Amino acid sequence: MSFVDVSNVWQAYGDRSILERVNVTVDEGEFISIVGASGCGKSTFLRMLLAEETPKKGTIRIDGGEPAVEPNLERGVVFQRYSVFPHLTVRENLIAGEGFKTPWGRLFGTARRAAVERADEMLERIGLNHVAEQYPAALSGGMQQRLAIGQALTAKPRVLLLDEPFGALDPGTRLKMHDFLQELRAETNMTVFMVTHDLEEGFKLGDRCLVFDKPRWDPHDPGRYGATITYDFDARNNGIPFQTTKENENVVHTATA
Ligand SMILES: Nc1ncnc2c1ncn2[C@@H]1O[C@H](COP(=O)(O)OP(=O)(O)OP(=O)(O)O)[C@@H](O)[C@H]1O
Repeated sequence: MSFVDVSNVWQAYGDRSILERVNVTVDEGEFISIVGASGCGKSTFLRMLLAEETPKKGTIRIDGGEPAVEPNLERGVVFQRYSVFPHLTVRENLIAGEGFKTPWGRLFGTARRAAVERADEMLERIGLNHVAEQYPAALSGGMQQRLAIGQALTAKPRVLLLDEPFGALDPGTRLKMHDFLQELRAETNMTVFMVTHDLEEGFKLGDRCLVFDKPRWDPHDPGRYGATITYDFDARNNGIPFQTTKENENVVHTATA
């Protein structure tokens, strides 16, 4: 059985269809890149994987379990804009990530000491130990984003969701972040879903690259149909062989179909 199983998922806001007939299965440890036109529902798909939203139809199962109904720490998330706490130091940001596991949101005594130790290991890992006592505002964009990834990883999530994580970074820092993410992957068996607008990045980092698009389009009512996965590229071998399963299933070539 697949680790992530998305079965016939539909999502709509009011009478606007956003996603329709989304089907995909993912093995544990796979890195899935997601690309598609702006507004086609990529972040909505991530929010459903995070269980922040429930699909209108269909099911999403992770590790064969019940349909995800609540966000939990098995799923870490990093957004394009740094999602760290500005009023906490770099080290406290990592410790706070662990505090969410407790009902009161804080750690005390032995638990806190252990969390500090783990935070320091993570700081070493993400190369931020020299700025542990500083506040995020004092860090560069790349450093803040490494902190955000470190924070998402402290809870050791089995699924990491990245929503354009490197979109706000300059090209050099972006390349360093690619190396960093690839190192992290080599060390863990995390399953990663990453939304990106950069196809090259999607193919470079992903094992597969999913394309979201609207195969059906009504020019008189743009909200009538939702997007779905129109291509599922195997990206492991530099994208060759190219497209696989979805082409015949979902690509509809006429405007009225
Ligand atoms: N909570 C909501 N209520 C109503 N409409 C929403 C909501 N969330 C998203 N939308 C709309 O759904 C559509 C899909 O949004 P989404 O953010 O998932 O697209 P996206 O593919 O991630 O876009 P981008 O690439 O620009 O980030 C957009 O038109 C957006 O305005």
